[in-house]
Amino acid sequence: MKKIAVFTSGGDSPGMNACLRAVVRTAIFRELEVYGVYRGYEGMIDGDIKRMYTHSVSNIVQRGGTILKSARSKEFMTPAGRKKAYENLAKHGIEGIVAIGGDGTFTGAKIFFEEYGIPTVGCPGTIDNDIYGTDYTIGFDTAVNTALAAIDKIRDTAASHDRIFFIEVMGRDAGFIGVECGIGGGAEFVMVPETKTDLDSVVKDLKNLRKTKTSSVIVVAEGDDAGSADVIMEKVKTKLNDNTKEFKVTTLGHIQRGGNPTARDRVLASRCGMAAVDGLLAGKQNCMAGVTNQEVVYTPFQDCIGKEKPIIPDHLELIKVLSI
Ligand SMILES: Nc1ncnc2c1ncn2[C@@H]1O[C@H](COP(=O)(O)OP(=O)(O)O)[C@@H](O)[C@H]1O
Ligand SMILES: O=P(O)(O)OC[C@H]1O[C@](O)(COP(=O)(O)O)[C@@H](O)[C@@H]1O
Repeated sequence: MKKIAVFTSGGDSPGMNACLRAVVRTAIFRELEVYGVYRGYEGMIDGDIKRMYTHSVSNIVQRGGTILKSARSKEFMTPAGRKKAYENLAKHGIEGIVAIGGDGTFTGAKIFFEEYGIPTVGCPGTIDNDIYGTDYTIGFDTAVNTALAAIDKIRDTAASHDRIFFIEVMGRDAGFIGVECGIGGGAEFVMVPETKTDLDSVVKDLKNLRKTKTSSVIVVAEGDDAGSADVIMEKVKTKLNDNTKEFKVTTLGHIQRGGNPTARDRVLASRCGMAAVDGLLAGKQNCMAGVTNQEVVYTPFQDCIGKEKPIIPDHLELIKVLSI
């Protein structure tokens, strides 16, 4: 193998740049030519592909976002789009691919590999942590810490004004951010997509808590089955029927996706990036390089996207016990 390509795709996540740096530098160290594909699968289809050098990734290890940019590509979901992508890669003589992204990116990579056979290894780049085959995904730790910093600030107002705050964190289909923010932020309740939210029982517990507490923080993952934080707040307010209480909603949104990656995310990103290139050289394909129990492991894309990664049940119990 002499030439490989790398791209970032799906939602950006803090640490993608550190991962990209590791891919480029490892490839050059191993005497490969490395090409960057801009805007994920969109750039692959448009032929937006440029050679990368050591200096191309200078001074990015600490930066959020992705210098290669990212996109969600509808065209890549069509056979015609993927054919164009293949032709552009073939033009550059690309023999291996590193795909940095989430489960959607790996779904696309798996289909592309099955159609065109270019060996591909993924790196788990998403704040949601919803990928089987790695304990954590690149960006998760930063997102949680960013959300926690915001929750800490909101707590000041919640406590000073005796308010009940509903704080919405990211996680379209996954509650990992919600759960870790709930534990770290001392939330009274956490609502996540993985578990059925029973608002009657929340209201009952909230009434009991009112005997000992004057304010509350409730963390809602955006994909919760009971609705958005706004919707849940209105329902709880009506059910609780306590005019002495003020209810507020804060949606943290994209601040969770930006910013300088934490040390944990930089190290994870660097390890996965190097492992992806070394994996390609060792003949790995159609799989992701992740870190489980401190070790680099390669997991077939099929399992990364197909197998469930459950939230740790102890964590939910922890929130319940510590909220009294
Ligand atoms: N079933 C699919 N077939 C082909 N490409 C796909 C498929 N699912 C996702 N992709 C590609 O992967 C991109 C990134 O996926 P997305 O779900 O948006 O983000 P993430 O990788 O962060 O989960 C999509 O925009 C699309 O181009
Ligand atoms: O920025 P967008 O495109 O609105 O996407 C928002 C989604 O992206 C995420 O931040 C990350 O999801 P992906 O990694 O699957 O892209 C979700 O938590 C959130 O729902």
